[in-house]
Amino acid sequence: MSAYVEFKDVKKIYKTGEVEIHALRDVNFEIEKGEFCVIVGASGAGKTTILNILGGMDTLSGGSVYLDGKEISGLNKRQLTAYRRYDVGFVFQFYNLVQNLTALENVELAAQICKDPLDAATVLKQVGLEDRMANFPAQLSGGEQQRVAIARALAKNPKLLLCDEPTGALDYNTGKSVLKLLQDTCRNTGTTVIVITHNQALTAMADRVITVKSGTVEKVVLNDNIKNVEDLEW
Ligand SMILES: Nc1ncnc2c1ncn2[C@@H]1O[C@H](COP(=O)(O)OP(=O)(O)OP(=O)(O)O)[C@@H](O)[C@H]1O
Repeated sequence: MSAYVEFKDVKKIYKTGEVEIHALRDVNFEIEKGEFCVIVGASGAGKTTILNILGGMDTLSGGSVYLDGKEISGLNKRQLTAYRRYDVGFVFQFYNLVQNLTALENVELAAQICKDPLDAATVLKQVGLEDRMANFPAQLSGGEQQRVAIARALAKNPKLLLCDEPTGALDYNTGKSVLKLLQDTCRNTGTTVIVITHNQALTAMADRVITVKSGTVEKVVLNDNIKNVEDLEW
């Protein structure tokens, strides 16, 4: 049986005028369903390019990408829109909430465009925001806003939760509590969670660590000594 997520010989070339930038050269990796996976690497290594391809936001120059048996790299524009809508939840460094909607309305808005959404209030409760549902983003702390963004992504009931530096804008302790939420979500709901980061310390909490360097996968490590988020230090 093939893996839940699979990158096979994936290449990405950006052309700017005469110049070609090989952002990804033959990237190969697999991720199993329900795993907490960290993709780590230095700036410019190709992490965001991988995430954008996996999220259906960018196309590839060669190779193939599969999710749950479906070839993402074979989808046309309209199919990619549906894929982004139904199959993938996104969490970014900056929370991208709609400022004039409450926490609850932000989550409901995302749920409206999905086939089989979860109840917005229930998901907000799950992320610990039952008392803050009626607040606007400006009335919430950074950590709380990121929780709303996570709830918004989870309400879609996605196959994959893709997180790009989800703690990048948060202080140390708040960042840890958001990471704990992501780890708990993975464990409790079976959602496959992929976190992109330059922070090497986060690798200790992952089931699978994919290290990217200069547009290729340097190594893939399955972690048999997973640490609690509380015990991570950086
Ligand atoms: N739209 C683009 N056009 C041209 N070059 C690009 C584009 N996007 C990325 N690149 C280049 O591709 C390479 C990989 O970039 P990518 O953003 O994937 O790295 P990264 O590991 O996510 O880095 P960071 O941690 O700094 O975000 C870099 O050399 C980058 O300059």
